Amino acid sequence: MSRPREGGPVVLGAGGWGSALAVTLAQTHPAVTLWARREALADELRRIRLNAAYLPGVALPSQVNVTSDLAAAVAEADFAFAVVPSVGMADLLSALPTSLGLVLCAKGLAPGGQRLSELAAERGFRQVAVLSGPNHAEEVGLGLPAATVIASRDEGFAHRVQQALMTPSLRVYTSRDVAGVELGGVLKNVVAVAAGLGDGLALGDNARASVITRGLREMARYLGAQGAQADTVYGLSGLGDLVATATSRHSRNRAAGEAIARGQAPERGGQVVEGLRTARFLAEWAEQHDFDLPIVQAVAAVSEGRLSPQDALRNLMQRQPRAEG
Ligand SMILES: NC(=O)C1=CN([C@@H]2O[C@H](COP(=O)(O)OP(=O)(O)OC[C@H]3O[C@@H](n4cnc5c(N)ncnc54)[C@H](O)[C@@H]3O)[C@@H](O)[C@H]2O)C=CC1
Ligand SMILES: O=C(CO)COP(=O)(O)O
Repeated sequence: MSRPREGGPVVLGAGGWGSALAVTLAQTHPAVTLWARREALADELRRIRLNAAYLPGVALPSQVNVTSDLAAAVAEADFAFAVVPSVGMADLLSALPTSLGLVLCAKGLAPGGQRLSELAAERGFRQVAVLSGPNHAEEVGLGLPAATVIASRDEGFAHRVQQALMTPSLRVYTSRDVAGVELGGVLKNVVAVAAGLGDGLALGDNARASVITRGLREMARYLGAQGAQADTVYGLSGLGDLVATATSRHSRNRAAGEAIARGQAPERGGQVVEGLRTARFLAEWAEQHDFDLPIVQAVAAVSEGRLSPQDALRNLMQRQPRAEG
């Protein structure tokens, strides 16, 4: 059972996903704390009750208390949702007590390509879970139905988080496969960039379906190599999130691919595009381990400007003929 706390659930990071999680938690808790790194953003959220920059169109209910004081936000918490972009996760962890239970919500890797849950364990956090699934903040924030997965080796912790996050519109499953759930969310972003590249080149629906399917196969091979369970990639955090991201008008990763193919800048409105950074880490790993990740490697080469989207497509289409598998 969750230890009852005066302050209620705590969300660290006031971007789109942190805000949507705070709104979701407010459906079932009388008080939710939302921490924003910048006081200017915290002040704006308190005043207009709207995250205009990161989640426009979703009102922050009065139960959500916004602060930029990190120590105060976690002072009474037994666990917190960590929702800053992966590039900022190491700094956030350094500022938190290791007795705090952590629910890692970013879908990217730590510097050097380490999984965020490994980083947290290395830093001494004992209760660690990862949250992942087809969960566009724009839809979850509006209360549209969705499902998600919370994975932890500590089953009791996973159940506490499940209980805290479950609402009539968000169905939360648990899993013990931390690596599988975490890496599904990480890799699907790269495949979504590839799908976006295809969209930007107007390659059509068959091409997008082919990228999704071959991308899923690539994800399965990589997850297997990292010791994940074989079937996790076909769950919400793998196939589910891959379909959501590679086909959605909300996805920043898909849109980034589309923009690159059109010769435009990949980032929009300062929002995080995890897949580009992830592709570089994974392509480096593939190179070092002589491991075939053709779609990931193509996305890395295109995003670094080493290959044009058209040449990347040609290379993928002209790979050695093979059996499906
Ligand atoms: N937006 C979505 O639908 C979903 C996003 N995610 C993941 O959640 C993570 C956060 O994404 P979003 O909330 O969408 O980001 P966002 O792009 O909407 O906003 C990022 C927020 O983090 C803040 N920030 C940036 N660097 C920071 C740092 N070093 N420390 C503290 N705060 C920092 C920014 O000021 C901003 O408030 C990403 O890893 C993303 O892949 C996961 C599920 C859904
Ligand atoms: O992870 C997400 C939905 O599940 C959000 O994807 P984007 O970061 O591509 O917008």
